[in-house]
Amino acid sequence: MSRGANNTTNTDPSHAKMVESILPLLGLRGVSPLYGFIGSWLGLEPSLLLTALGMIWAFNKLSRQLYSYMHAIVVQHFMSSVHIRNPDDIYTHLIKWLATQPRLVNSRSLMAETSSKEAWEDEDASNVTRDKSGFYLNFSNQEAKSPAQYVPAIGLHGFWWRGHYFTLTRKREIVFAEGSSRAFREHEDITISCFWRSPQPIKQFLAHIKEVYYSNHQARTIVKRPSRLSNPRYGGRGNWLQVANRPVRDIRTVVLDEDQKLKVLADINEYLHPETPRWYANRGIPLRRGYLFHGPPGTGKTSLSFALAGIFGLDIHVISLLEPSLTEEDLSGLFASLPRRCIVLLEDIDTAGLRRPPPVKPEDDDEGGGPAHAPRRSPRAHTNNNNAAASTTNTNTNATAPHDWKVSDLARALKKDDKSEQRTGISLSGLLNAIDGVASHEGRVLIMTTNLPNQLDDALIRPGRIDLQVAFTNATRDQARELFVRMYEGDPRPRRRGKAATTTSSSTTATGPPKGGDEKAVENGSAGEAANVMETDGLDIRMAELPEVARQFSVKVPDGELSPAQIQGYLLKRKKHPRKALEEADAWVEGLMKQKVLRSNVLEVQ
Ligand SMILES: Nc1ncnc2c1ncn2[C@@H]1O[C@H](COP(=O)(O)OP(=O)(O)OP(=O)(O)O)[C@@H](O)[C@H]1O
Repeated sequence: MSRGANNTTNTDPSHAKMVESILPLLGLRGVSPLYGFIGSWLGLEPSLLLTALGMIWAFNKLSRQLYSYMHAIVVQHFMSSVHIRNPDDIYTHLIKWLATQPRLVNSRSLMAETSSKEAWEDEDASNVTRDKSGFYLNFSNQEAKSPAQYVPAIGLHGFWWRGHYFTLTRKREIVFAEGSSRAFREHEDITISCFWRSPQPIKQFLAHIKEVYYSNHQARTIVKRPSRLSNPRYGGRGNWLQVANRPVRDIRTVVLDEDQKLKVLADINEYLHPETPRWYANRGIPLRRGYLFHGPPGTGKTSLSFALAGIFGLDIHVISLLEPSLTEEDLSGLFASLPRRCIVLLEDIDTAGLRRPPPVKPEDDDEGGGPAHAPRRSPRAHTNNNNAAASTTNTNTNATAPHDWKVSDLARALKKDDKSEQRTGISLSGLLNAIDGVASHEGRVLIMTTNLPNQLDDALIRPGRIDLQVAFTNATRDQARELFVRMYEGDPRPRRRGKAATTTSSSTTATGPPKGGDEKAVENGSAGEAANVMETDGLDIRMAELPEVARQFSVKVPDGELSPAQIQGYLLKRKKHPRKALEEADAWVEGLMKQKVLRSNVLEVQ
């Protein structure tokens, strides 16, 4: 007998018949033969199978609901969370920390990132190869050699830290950026949670990663610029983005009149003192301090700003008012989101076009006049205006020409265009509002630099906005001597010496690759020479001679004619050769003076 026939005997025929008679009533007449077939083939009542499947489905549904209910209770009563938004600093700290903890975040879903080194990061000289001649350094395949770094990908991850289990959820969302850019942008958000009724373990964890980050960044100056991402909280751009992290500039390397330097240092030191806010508050004075560094190009204005940031351990926030997409709203948002103590650097403020515009002539004013501080003109707008003006003049002089009305119409149209452009960008009043309006940030140090102090609007530099002016001048003879000594004196830091580069050459000459003199002596194995190297530090003079050579050099430099940047540039080209620098100084100075007279940009002697 067939298997099917055998199985049919195992089913309850009365029950099967009952189901088969119900199916036509339910309109499932065609199903009853199938029902009978399945029953006989499986050897059991199909309704039992259906019941079992239904129970599994119901159990699954129930357990899922129970799980989400329990999860909600656990999250609500036993878990804490902290959200971190990009581009907040903590986000950067966390991602950097996670990248260094491959074992901790034991996830199978990772995001690989290229880990490029920053310009100022220490490198092991032994990892740098040279070309076949052994003369030139070669950095080919540099990126290929650096290992990728891995961070948790978008999604849910878990990790243990100091006895606590944390979950990390990384999310990405697309948001519409309000403000000047008005575009869709990506935002990332990380949520860290832990099984604890208070967020204390998360706070400790975040404090730890912050500490780790800054322990690696001591003696560094962090430079920030406005981020292109908008911050919805401020309805526009209010975020700062770290763009550089460079070694602190030693204030001694900025050659400046010592009294001026000390005056600025003492002033900022007093201003940053923790008791100063109360003193200011008691007298109703806004807690702000502004400095104007003015002088010719290359005289150390930016250098001093960085040195001050290094001394006081402050971050530098650099704003360029010429950035076309920066609006007044953005500027207010940026000032509002500054940290408690920091330096805000507004460079070359004279070029930002913030002067008050001349009063508008009634005939020019199609829209019935403007505000006292009309918005600034962008350089393009200015050109347009000049063109427009030129066109208008043309129109007047050729009043009889048959198609003049078209030219003047065009000029007027351009002018209108120009006026609509004026409404973008930063106006003087917008800047003044941002730096010391009622809602403006207090506690920051504001430094403005300019080459042309006399072209600045009085309102911008009035006391209260600018509290101290520091004049920078071309180098005096004494300063030239100091620059010379600083260039050639020994390196104060212990020299990090890697093993010799992978390819070496015996054909190294005096003009060859930059090798420290002590390295040469070690190669030659001569103790006498090593001692000599100590005396010369690889220079073409002995260290003891340096002050006298510097003095002789300074005599050749005309007082107050050359900028420190020019002197530095000349000496840099003779990095190991102070004697040569002294010998060639006359020709160099003569060339520069000639260049000045001819108003040429071409250097004869460099
Ligand atoms: N007083 C100085 N002491 C030491 N180095 C200086 C000094 N002035 C200029 N330099 C050097 O010249 C270069 C340019 O200097 P810096 O950018 O500070 O000049 P600046 O006055 O800000 O110029 P600009 O007005 O063109 O912005 C830097 O490399 C700096 O090291």
